[in-house]
Amino acid sequence: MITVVLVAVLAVLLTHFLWRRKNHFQLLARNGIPTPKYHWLLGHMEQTFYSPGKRSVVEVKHEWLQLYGKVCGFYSGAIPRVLVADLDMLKHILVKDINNFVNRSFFGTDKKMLIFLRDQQWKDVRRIMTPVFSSAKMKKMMPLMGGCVEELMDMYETAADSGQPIDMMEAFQCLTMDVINRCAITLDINCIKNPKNEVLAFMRKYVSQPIPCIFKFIVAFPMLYDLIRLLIPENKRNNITFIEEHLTKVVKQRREQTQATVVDGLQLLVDAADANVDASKTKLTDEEVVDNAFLFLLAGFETTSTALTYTSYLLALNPDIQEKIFQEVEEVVGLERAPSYEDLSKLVYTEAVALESTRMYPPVTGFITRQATQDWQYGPYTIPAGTEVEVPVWSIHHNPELYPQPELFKPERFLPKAKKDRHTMAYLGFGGGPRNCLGLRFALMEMKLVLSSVIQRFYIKPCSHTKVPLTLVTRNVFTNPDEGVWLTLHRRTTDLPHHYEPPTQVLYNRLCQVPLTK
Ligand code: HEM
Repeated sequence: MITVVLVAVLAVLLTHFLWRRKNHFQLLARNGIPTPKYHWLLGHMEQTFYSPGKRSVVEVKHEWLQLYGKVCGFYSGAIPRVLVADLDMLKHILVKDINNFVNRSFFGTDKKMLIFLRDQQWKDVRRIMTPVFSSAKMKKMMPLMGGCVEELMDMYETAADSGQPIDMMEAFQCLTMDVINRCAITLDINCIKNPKNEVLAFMRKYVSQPIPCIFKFIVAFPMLYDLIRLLIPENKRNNITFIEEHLTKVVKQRREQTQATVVDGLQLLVDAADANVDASKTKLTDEEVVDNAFLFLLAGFETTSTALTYTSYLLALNPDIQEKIFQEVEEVVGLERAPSYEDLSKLVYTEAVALESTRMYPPVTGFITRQATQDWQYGPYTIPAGTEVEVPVWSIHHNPELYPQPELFKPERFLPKAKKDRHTMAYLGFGGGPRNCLGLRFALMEMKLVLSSVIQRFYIKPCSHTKVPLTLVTRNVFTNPDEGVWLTLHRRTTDLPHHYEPPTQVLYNRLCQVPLTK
């Protein structure tokens, strides 16, 4: 008898769950937002999470936008999401109506990093962290950054002299890890000289892992999130014990320094934790200090190294553009010294190269998201409260209406006049609005310094190991070249005559096939 009752209760519960889910999967359609066909239990989870050998998630979303128009919904498990490629609508979401869209999407984590924080907590911590990248602080960081770039140049000289190809991704990862450690937490871990450094090894592994299965389970069944949090601690879910222990030691050492000699990002966080503030002001906890020190490393490492890797690849295939950078560097900096902080703002063409490269290959593709706090209406669409908006950055950057021949590398698109004539939401490599990338100016400074220093001294060339076109992979929120990018460097002074070599027709045709990601 008990068994019969139990089975009956289960059957009723299951029927109720399925009925509710069916109803839930009509939410977006009811609000005027078209959705592709979905799985009755998992929504569009299969198509929108990375699995080896499956179609790229970026490609899937790009195709949906072509089929359904500039606003298209899907269900990330049970969570409704809307891709918005309409630039005016995006301007409202990211800028004008930010109060309704202040939070990013659900990440299934309790970590207190700025990127995950919500509402007032986000505002408070963003205010604390913003001065890290003020002009005065960045000027002070310049010698530290310059030192790392010089070490990279030494390594490149050795490689150029040996004629060996270099995996640009690996080399830039060492550089950006050194730069962010020296600039944000004043620690010299010297990855360029020791690429086996364990912090670097951890970060490489961390950023290249696909989104964990447990997260997929949580988005499929969000009602079980609290239970999962209880059963599996955060560190087990995300595997970050090593870096937390490392950074906890760094914070402890910083506090033990009797005289504060540095005013870096870490010090701003520690001060915000140690200050005697009244209740109206934010006081960070030690956990928040460590989490956000980790965020500096995470955000400063993968994004910039990937952007520099793509740029080197594009430059190797476009020697005429290398020559234009060279001319600019020769004019602004000369050939006898390294670029200074003041020089960088005058490297207008070099900056256009960095922006055009991040237009063609945005390193961060799945991260510009905002969750609606309340129902929000725009034209025929209503974004229901709780729904996540995702900015399809790849599709916007490859829209021929915004960028004619989007598959071609044309830095002129980002010279000041051309930029001014375009919609402000047409370029979103660093996101948009008040919640955009905090490190934007730092990243561009680093990219310009590296590009000008490399081109001042070397020619970048493709070699037999260079894969053209690149295969890209999107395992999580980052999109990377799948198997690194191998190129050769040649000293300008000795190896090659100083002249422009146009790409061969074969190379040019292959370059035009900019692939969508794997
Ligand atoms: C080429 C390099 C970089 C790219 C392409 C990039 C891209 C992005 C993007 C797309 C976002 C999301 C913005 C949005 O939602 O509107 C973001 C957020 C963020 N980035 Fe970057 N980023 C880069 C470098 C950096 C660096 C060097 C740092 C700092 C060390 C940094 C720190 C952050 C932080 C803290 C956020 C979160 C901001 C918030 O939630 O308030 N990024 N970045």
